[in-house]
Amino acid sequence: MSKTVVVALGGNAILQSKQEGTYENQLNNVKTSCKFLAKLVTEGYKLVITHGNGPQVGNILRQNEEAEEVVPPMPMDVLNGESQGFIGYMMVQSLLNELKRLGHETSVVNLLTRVQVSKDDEDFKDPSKPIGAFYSEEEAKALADERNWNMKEDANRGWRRVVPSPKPIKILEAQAIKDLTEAGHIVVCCGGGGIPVIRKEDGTYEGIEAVIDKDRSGYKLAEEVNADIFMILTDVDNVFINFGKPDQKSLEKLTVKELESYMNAGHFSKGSMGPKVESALNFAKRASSTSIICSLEKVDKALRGESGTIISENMTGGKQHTGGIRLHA
Ligand SMILES: Nc1ncnc2c1ncn2[C@@H]1O[C@H](COP(=O)(O)OP(=O)(O)O)[C@@H](O)[C@H]1O
Ligand SMILES: NC(=O)OP(=O)(O)O
Repeated sequence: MSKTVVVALGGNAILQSKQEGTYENQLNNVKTSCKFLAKLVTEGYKLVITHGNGPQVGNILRQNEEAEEVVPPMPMDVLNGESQGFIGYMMVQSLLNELKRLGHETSVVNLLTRVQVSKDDEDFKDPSKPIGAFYSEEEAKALADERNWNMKEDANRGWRRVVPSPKPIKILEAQAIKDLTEAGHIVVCCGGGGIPVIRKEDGTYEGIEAVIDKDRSGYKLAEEVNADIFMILTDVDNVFINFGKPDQKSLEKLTVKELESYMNAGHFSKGSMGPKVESALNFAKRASSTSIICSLEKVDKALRGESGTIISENMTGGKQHTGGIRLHA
């Protein structure tokens, strides 16, 4: 039986910090991403895709705020839904077009997904999710004063607005995702980590203003669909220790215990690599489960064990990628 891979694609793969964020920019980036993802389908993997929305939801929020005198602004849960629609549409169409070009006919669907969170999550008090554009420290301080934005430094790349990012508790559309995956559809879901909702005492749900981390929801998704491999695709080839310092070192193949010790030593920052490592570790702790953090461009090499940071309970360790792990479809 073919292996199921859950892929979590970074919001930065859809809009890079130096780009303007035009429709053309984002569509071209999605098309490029889909060229890489299509390879997994043609190699025989069952694919479930989730994606980030940090740059996009930040821009939509800004649009809403800038136009508030002429069009009533919508709350952030609705904006997350908007971003799932727009990115999901681009992904479905681009992936289908690429697969058609490769002579591979299949179905790709985008599922609007709600994810339950707790209104008491600690992140509502100390927000950690960077969204929107990057600013200099000076600009960030001015924006914090003028607009009352919460601004934080984002992994030595500049300053960004931050919003609460509660931990995902439950994917409410999980059964539909499983049914679609088992029926052979490629499913794009939990976009932007999912639309954050809280459960009320009477069992009904309502939206809450936040942006969930898509790597954390990606882990929940990988668990729900009983995936074999959970891949976090980002813009660096590997996870590093001492990141950004002269003695930075890339991590290649390692066990849960080894990566956990680096995490506990504080090597991975809260709004970027931290949630990726945490989610990859959670998944790799399961029996016969492998997590990979790698760059989008090297997704197929990583599945051959030749690139990326690969985490598994029964990894033998070692510095070099030798291709010795069995991740074939
Ligand atoms: N220890 C680390 N190893 C590798 N990258 C790191 C580390 N700490 C922070 N980063 C930063 O994390 C970024 C990826 O996180 P993020 O921007 O949230 O990704 P994405 O949008 O792709 O999900 C990298 O571009 C890198 O700058
Ligand atoms: N929602 C989310 O995690 O987005 P990014 O991957 O763009 O940060």
